[in-house]
Amino acid sequence: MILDLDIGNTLSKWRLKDAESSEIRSRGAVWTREEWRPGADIPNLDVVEAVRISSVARAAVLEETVALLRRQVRQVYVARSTVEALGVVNGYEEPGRLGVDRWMGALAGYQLAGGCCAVDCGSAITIDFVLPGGVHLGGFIVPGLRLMKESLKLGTRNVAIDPESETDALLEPGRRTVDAVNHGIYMAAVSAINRIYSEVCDQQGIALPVLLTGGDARVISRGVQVPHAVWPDMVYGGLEASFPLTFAERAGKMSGAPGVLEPVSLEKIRASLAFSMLL
Ligand SMILES: Nc1ncnc2c1ncn2[C@@H]1O[C@H](COP(=O)(O)OP(=O)(O)O)[C@@H](O)[C@H]1O
Ligand SMILES: CC(C)(COP(=O)(O)O)[C@@H](O)C(=O)NCCC(=O)O
Ligand SMILES: [K+]
Repeated sequence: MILDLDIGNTLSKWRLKDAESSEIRSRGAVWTREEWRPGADIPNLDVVEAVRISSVARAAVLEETVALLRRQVRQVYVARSTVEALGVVNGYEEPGRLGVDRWMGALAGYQLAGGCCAVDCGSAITIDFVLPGGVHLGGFIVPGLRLMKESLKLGTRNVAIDPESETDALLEPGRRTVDAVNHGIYMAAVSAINRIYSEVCDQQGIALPVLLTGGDARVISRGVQVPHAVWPDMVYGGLEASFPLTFAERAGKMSGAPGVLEPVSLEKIRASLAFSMLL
C-alpha cells in the first residue's frame, strides 16, 4: 500500500492506495496537530510500503511526522516547492516559499489540462495560474470560508454554509446574523475567484481551464460562474506525478482526475469583465 498524506493548516488528509491495482482503498482526515498518533491518526503502517507527503504545517510537525514514519516505512517521499518540475516553472521570486500544496495542485493541473487555473478552497483559498507553456504566474491568497467567519467573532463559527442550500438563496441579503455572515463570506469568496480568473485571463489573453479542490470546493463550485471541474484529489495528483510508484502512475494517470472542461471563450470572459466595470 501507498500512504498519501496532505497536511493542511486545518485538516490532515490521508488515503491508502493499492500499489498494484492503483485503487484507493481507504481515506480519512484528522485535525492537524502538533503530533501524530500512529494507530489513532494514521492507518496501520504494517501494510504501507511507501509514503508521499505534502505538508504546509510548521516544519517541526513535518519533521516529527517523517521521523515517525521512517521507523516503519522504507520509502518516504516529501514534496518540496522547487524552481521547476514536470515542465512547470515556479513563478515565485523565492520558489521554495510557494506553499507546497499549491505547487502540487499546479503540477497536477498542468499534467491534466496544460495551462490552468488551480483553486484550492481550504483554510485559505489559493488561486494559481499556469500558462500552456508551463509558466506558473504566481497566484492569490484569500482567507477561506471558515477563517473569514471566525475573524468576525460573531458567534456564528459553528454554523457552516449548508452545501445543499440553493445558490440563489446565498446571494440574498441575510435577515439574521448567521445568514448575513454566511452569505457575505460566500459572496466574498466566489466574487474574488470569478473576478481574479477574468482579470488574469484578460491580462494573459487566454481562457484557462479551471480546477477546484479543498474542503470547501463543492460549495464554492456552485458560485463559480465559469465552467470548471472539482477534483478533490488534486494535491494527491501532484504527489502521484512527482513520485510515480504504480504502473498507472508511471503511465501518467492521476486518481480521480476529472475530464477536462473546455473553458469559456476569451471574448465572453472579456465581455463579462467589461460589463462588471460598467455597472
Ligand atoms: N467535515 C469538515 N471538517 C472540517 N472542515 C470542513 C469539513 N467540510 C468542509 N470543511 C471546510 O474545509 C476547510 C478545510 O479544508 P482543507 O482543504 O482540508 O483545508 P486545509 O488544507 O487548509 O487543512 C475548513 O476550513 C472548512 O471550511
Ligand atoms: C497559503 C497556504 C496557507 C494555504 O494552505 P491551506 O489553506 O491549504 O492550509 C499555504 O499554501 C502556505 O502556507 N503557503 C506558503 C505561503 C505562500 O504560498 O506564499
Ligand atoms: K488552500
